[in-house]
Amino acid sequence: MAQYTQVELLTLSGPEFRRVSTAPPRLPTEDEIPVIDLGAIDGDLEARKNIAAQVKAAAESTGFFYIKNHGIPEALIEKALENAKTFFNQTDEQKDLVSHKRFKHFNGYHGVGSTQVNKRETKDRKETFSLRYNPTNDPTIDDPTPFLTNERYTYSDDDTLWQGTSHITEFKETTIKFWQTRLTLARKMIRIFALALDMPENYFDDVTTNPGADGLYVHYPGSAEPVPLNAETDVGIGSHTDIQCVTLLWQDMSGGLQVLSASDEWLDARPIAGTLVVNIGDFLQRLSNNRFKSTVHRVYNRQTTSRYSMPFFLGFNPDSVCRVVPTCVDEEHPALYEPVSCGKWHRDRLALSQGRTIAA
Ligand SMILES: O=C(O)CCC(=O)C(=O)O
Ligand SMILES: [Fe+2]
Repeated sequence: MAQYTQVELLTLSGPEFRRVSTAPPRLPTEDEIPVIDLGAIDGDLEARKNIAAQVKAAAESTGFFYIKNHGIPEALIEKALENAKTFFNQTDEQKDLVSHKRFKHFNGYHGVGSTQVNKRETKDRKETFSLRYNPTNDPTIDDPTPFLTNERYTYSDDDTLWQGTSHITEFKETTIKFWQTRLTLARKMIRIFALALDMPENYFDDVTTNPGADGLYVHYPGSAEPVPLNAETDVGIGSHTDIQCVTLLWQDMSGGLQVLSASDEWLDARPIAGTLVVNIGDFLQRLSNNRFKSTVHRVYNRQTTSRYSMPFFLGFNPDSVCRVVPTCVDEEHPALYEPVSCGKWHRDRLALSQGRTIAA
């Protein structure tokens, strides 16, 4: 007999509970976390509609899938990974040159145990380096000045970030380039999601001109000794859902990412070389009137070796107000959510996950 427990999640409308099996994670079936080939994404509309049909099926079931032929050069990924390793290998004093405390907007370095994404679990045994959206780095923006001087926006000054890492060879250049290629890919994916919601593919274009877009390096240190799978140990990152629209995740070959299935069992979202993992965040679930799933996931690193991952989170423009997509509403499915400002939503959710109070 399957046994279940509950996982408690943070939401802006109070805690939410999901049922989860206590069984150890199992491998997913091919349909549960499919591998979707993006090789034809720059081809004709029919080819993209074909990709969108596969994405729709995945989005409505587990909410997670892999993408291959995604167009991000392996050499660039390798370079970014080397930079991440060099960064995390430094002393605490060196890493604190870019401490998140020096920035207003969650950029920079968070040390091991400084976050706890799930308050019912342990602290997160990971350290991260974050680069947030800056119009200066956006390849589609020729002149960032109007954004930087508009008081509606509060972009961080990244100078401190680059000064504090300038001793690492090509850190700035590689980190920005990798962020840019993922922004371009994420914009293509959001067009696929528009098609998957039976809307024109440019439906979200206007709200992704200067979107929330965070690129992270993450290091999950190894344990001193191998830890048995059922042992009580700190989570790498606790059970959570992602906040924004779409997450693109590169993970190394260590393993440890677990995803809650549609039947409430943990799935081992094992690394597949040459792929990225894609999942849906709470904001896209909201816009889709819960048709697309923002799925609970977590990471454990119970090996003696480090695990590295590099997620990228795409949201919408901070000053755009988004409502449930019209194709997701009919008489039987009235809109479950009011229109909401994307920026405020993101800020409040980040603050909640960091245990801060939320400004009105
Ligand atoms: O490191 C991973 O594999 C996943 C990280 C994650 O879920 C997150 O940062 O939201
Ligand atoms: Fe996540």
